[in-house]
Amino acid sequence: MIEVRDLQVRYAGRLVADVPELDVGAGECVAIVGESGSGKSTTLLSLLGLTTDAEISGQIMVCGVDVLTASPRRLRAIRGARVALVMQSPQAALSPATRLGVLMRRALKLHGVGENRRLDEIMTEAVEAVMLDREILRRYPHEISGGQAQRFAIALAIALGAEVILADEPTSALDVTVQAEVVGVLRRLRQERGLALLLVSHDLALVSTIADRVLVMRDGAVVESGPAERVLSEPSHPYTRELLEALP
Ligand SMILES: Nc1ncnc2c1ncn2[C@@H]1O[C@H](COP(=O)(O)OP(=O)(O)OP(=O)(O)O)[C@@H](O)[C@H]1O
Repeated sequence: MIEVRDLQVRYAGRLVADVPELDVGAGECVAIVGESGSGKSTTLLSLLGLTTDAEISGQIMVCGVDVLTASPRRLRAIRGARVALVMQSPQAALSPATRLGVLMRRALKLHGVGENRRLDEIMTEAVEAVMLDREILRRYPHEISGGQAQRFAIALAIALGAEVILADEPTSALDVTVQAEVVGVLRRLRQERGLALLLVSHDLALVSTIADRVLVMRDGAVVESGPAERVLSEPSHPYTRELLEALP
């Protein structure tokens, strides 16, 4: 679903992300870890051509689309519908005076999902898949918690039929119990729907519970990558060991 080769992203000539290889297949979860400023978000955003003012080179294939050469129309067709981005504070992206149900219905119509009579069913199913009560569709964004907003963002992705979820620190604003819930939802979606998941996180404890493979980034470079179990139990790079030692 995602194939990246020799990706280099520069801002004003400064190399901020250098990723030789990154692959995520259907049903797989890959995590990019590293401290703040290491280039994780830049890498994630570049996969949808969402970096502004960046010079990008290399090859990025997402759902069969060559992101760096695709027309804006081709890119719009994968953004949102096939590839969903779940950010740290989804509440900020929700229009404050619009009920969540109205918002979801609009997004579905915009992407041509379902016929009118089936929309309610699709919406309810998606919301219930992330263990939210369907009643949430009547609420306004300020009436829901951070954890519910995260799960709503995932529900929106499911309703749109996303095949890939790009998640940037998807649980960092949440307390531990809610974090576990969101991770549980993502794990189930991988298994049940073959969803490909690329996760950016500085939380190694979280990553160890969900990722198949891990890329460790530092100052824009990938210093280590491999199966999550190996990287997290026998790190070969001193920086990865430092990150692990910093765990509470
Ligand atoms: N739009 C931009 N213009 C210029 N520099 C940027 C821009 N976006 C990010 N950078 C720089 O690129 C580097 C990598 O940032 P990035 O946000 O990718 O790191 P990160 O690992 O995701 O960090 P965090 O965990 O804090 O989000 C940083 O030095 C940042 O200042």
